[in-house]
Amino acid sequence: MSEESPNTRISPQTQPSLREQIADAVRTVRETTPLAQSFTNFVTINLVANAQLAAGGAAAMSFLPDDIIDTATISGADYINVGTLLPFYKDALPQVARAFHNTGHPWVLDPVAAGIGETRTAILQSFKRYPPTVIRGNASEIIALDAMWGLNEESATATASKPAGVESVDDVESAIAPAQRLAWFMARHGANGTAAVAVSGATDMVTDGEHVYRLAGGSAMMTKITGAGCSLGGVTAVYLAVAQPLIAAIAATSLYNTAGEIAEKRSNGPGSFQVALLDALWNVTAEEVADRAIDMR
Ligand SMILES: Nc1ncnc2c1ncn2[C@@H]1O[C@H](COP(=O)(O)OP(=O)(O)O)[C@@H](O)[C@H]1O
Ligand SMILES: Cc1ncsc1CCOP(=O)(O)O
Ligand SMILES: [Mg+2]
Repeated sequence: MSEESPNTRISPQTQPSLREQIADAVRTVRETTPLAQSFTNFVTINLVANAQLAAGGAAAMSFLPDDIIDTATISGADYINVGTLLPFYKDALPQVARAFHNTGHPWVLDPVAAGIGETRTAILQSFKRYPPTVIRGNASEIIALDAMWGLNEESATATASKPAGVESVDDVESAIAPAQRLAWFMARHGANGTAAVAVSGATDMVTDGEHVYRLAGGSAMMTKITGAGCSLGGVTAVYLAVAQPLIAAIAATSLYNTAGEIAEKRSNGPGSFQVALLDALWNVTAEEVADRAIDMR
């Protein structure tokens, strides 16, 4: 992480609106139980649904385009995760993204393992035409997606480092410029005129394309269970059902950082950590989530 300058830290006094919006998002989710539908991978689908419920939202998983497009009318936002693929996804996912684009339906993309495989690349490239509202991924995935969408005009031949499967091999700082380019592109070409990209890691980063917010915390144990990142994406979609993309991404990231710290103290290995993480998502207060240090530049 880069050196921190104390005057760039946001205190509750200097930025009441950001903190109020974060706390508001947490409370609104718990009061209104918004549905966020998911088209997600088979490995972590159960944790995604349980985390969405623990955060205060509602879950519905589907893989059939007409089912998803119909359900989107009652779903506040959707979540698409490309972790595990089947052949029909190559047609189904662009069809779903196009329908969301045409109706202005907000959605979160988790570009799991971006850069690996022709099918995944074709699917992720198709989303450039029908961009998501929020992208949440680890650093390698964000770097790969930026290269795939050809957004770096200074380097037309940009090549991304190959991700090590679903894990990141890059640090969050190296994904900042790619994340900003993606957020700018999504805000300009997406259906909603506003967008955010969240990059996860030891210190997470969220950007709307202009400002960069660094959010420290969480637990290294989150990398020792499968689905911490996927479920964060699903919970981001729950927040996107009630909040603007930047607030949704910051609130979900802060919720995970808070819950991860609590879960680490209350667990004794990966099994109990996953259970403790769900309990903490349920029990943390809106103030605990909103009062965390945020470094904005
Ligand atoms: N070293 C770490 N220390 C603290 N929290 C971490 C660490 N690595 C990842 N996290 C947290 O774990 C969650 C998932 O992030 P990450 O592991 O980067 O996603 P993915 O599983 O998609 O690779 C995020 O909430 C992130 O903040
Ligand atoms: C292991 C695995 N394989 C395909 S998807 C997946 C889950 C990835 O989950 P996360 O990115 O949240 O660690
Ligand atoms: Mg992931």
